Amino acid sequence: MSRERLSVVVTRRLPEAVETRLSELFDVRLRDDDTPMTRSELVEAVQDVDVLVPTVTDQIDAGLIGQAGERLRLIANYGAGVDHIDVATARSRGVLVSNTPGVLTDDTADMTMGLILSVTRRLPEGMAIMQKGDWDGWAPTAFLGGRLGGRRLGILGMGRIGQAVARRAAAFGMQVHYHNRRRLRAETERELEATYWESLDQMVARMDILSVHCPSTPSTFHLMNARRLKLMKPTGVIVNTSRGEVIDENALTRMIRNGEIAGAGLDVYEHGTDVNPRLRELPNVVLLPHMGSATVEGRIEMGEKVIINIKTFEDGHRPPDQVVPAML
Ligand SMILES: NC(=O)C1=CN([C@@H]2O[C@H](COP(=O)(O)OP(=O)(O)OC[C@H]3O[C@@H](n4cnc5c(N)ncnc54)[C@H](O)[C@@H]3O)[C@@H](O)[C@H]2O)C=CC1
Ligand SMILES: O=C(O)C(=O)CO
Repeated sequence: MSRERLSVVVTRRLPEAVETRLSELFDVRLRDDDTPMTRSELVEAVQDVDVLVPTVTDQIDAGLIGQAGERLRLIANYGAGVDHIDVATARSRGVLVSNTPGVLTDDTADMTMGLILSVTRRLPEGMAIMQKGDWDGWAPTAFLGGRLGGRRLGILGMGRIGQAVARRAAAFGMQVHYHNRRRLRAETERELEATYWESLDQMVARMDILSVHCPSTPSTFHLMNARRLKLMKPTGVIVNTSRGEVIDENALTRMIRNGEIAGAGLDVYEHGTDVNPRLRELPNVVLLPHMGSATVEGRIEMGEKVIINIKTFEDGHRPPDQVVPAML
């Protein structure tokens, strides 16, 4: 006798191959248009469903989880970061949470290197001149940037993406330093040729480039606050492909305007799409629309992870990528 299929609701359009596979395996409700669900649509969505598949643009907070129907048992996030989900409340209600780590590590690390190069070698300025048709030929002193080789890169949050950035940076001849909640094993540290700093303040003060890779949690909120940003060298550059909330965006904007920090490369913002307009005016700041994991391959593999998490749960086991409050 065939068992009843799990009912699954997906909040955003996903790659076609992922939607097709989800439809084959589950009783799935897909989204018609590619806008985030409104709050009332989200509340409606969690009423009579076993599994919710949200993503970073949805607020799955205590209020929403509290309004969910009894049937909801799994929140299978499409994405690695889970700062938009109240994991503790979900757990207290017996709702499991899973995410999709690992498959977007290399893509996000590649984009981090792209941002580092864009800021230090002034790629957007060069592109703008070419687009305007204003280029009047090579000049010995035009568009000079800084060489990456030999520079000190400080990685804040040496997890999957931080370590992938460390490997790339080493290939560019950079000296890798890091601060992490926990020190890496000696073997991994040796393999990465990375120097550990117990004191974030001390590391920040000595780096040429600081790259942020810790998740957004209560303990990382404004970890790079005005006081710490002030510790950076005036020639220092900060890059963030993690979450905007880790940096005080207003303080960063002010300090770049004042010449206290040399530049920034940002993929994520403290207030989502509401980017500080002053940040947009700065020539030494490169801004991307949260596209760190945006490869065709990565987005399909994220979907495959979601499916494996749901399927494993359906088979009576814990999802392989289960997130519990103690991990955050
Ligand atoms: N821009 C984009 O498109 C993407 C952004 N992300 C973001 O990147 C974050 C990191 O992803 P992964 O490397 O896969 O996560 P991970 O869990 O492997 O690594 C995070 C690291 O940060 C460290 N950490 C946590 N709190 C800390 C603190 N207070 N101080 C110092 N270190 C701390 C952890 O110990 C861990 O080593 C995600 O949480 C997500 O927010 C992830 C994928 C794509
Ligand atoms: O997975 C995440 O956390 C993202 O930010 C989008 O890929």
